[in-house]
Amino acid sequence: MIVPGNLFILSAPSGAGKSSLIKALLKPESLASARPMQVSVSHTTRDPRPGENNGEHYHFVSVEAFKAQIANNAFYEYAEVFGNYYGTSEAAIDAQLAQGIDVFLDIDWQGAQQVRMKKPSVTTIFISPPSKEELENRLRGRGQDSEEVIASRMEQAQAECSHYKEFDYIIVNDDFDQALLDLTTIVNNQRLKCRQQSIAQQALFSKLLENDHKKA
Ligand SMILES: Nc1ncnc2c1ncn2[C@@H]1O[C@H](COP(=O)(O)OP(=O)(O)OP(=O)(O)O)[C@@H](O)[C@H]1O
Ligand SMILES: Nc1nc2c(ncn2[C@@H]2O[C@H](COP(=O)(O)O)[C@@H](O)[C@H]2O)c(=O)[nH]1
Repeated sequence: MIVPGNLFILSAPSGAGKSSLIKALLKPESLASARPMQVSVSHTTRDPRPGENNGEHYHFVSVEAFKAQIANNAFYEYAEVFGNYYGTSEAAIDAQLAQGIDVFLDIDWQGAQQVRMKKPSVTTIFISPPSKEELENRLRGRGQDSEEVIASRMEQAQAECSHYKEFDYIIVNDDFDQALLDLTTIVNNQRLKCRQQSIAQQALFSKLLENDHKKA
């Protein structure tokens, strides 16, 4: 019997480091268990950035196509972020979880609120920058955005941070290795829960109980 995968949400102000942390987490040496893990590929109406590929980083779609999917109830959640639509496909997530794959959603606080309502067992993690100044340094250091976009991301960061109390866990991404260790600990903690293991270890436990019964 397949143990359904765990669903995780990572939210953070843009530039706090969530993509870097997820990338590092997905390296095989990061996690003790061999359980498969994937990052959900969202749909977005924003234009691809240099180096981004359709279907890999996002499914890049028109506003019309996005709205048609909203009308078809195709999204687990969706939101408008920085003037563009972003959404998570319900069918894709359900298929991954049913195959026993742990799924990570890199979504904003609005999406996190919607998923929590639909799936209370979701594990939600907020990644915080160590300071406003450091967040701005990281956005500049990435060399990806104009000054205008950086100012808008800094403004949006305040809205994102005001929701930190809604999350199960907070990781302050100051030292990267420590933040990765914290993230790995949260994922492993979820995987080791009794509810998860009782299905996976059914054969072991039925044998243990059988022996006890014979001795009694
Ligand atoms: N702990 C850290 N110390 C210093 N720099 C970091 C740290 N974590 C990430 N960075 C750097 O900060 C920048 C922003 O990181 P990243 O792109 O992962 O952020 P993000 O939260 O995924 O942003 P977005 O939501 O816009 O995609 C990158 O240049 C990354 O290398
Ligand atoms: N609610 C959702 N938010 C999403 C989704 N995919 C990404 N995002 C968030 O958007 C911003 C901007 O991302 P960028 O890649 O354009 O810089 C960031 O905070 C993401 O977490 C989604 O499917 N739903």
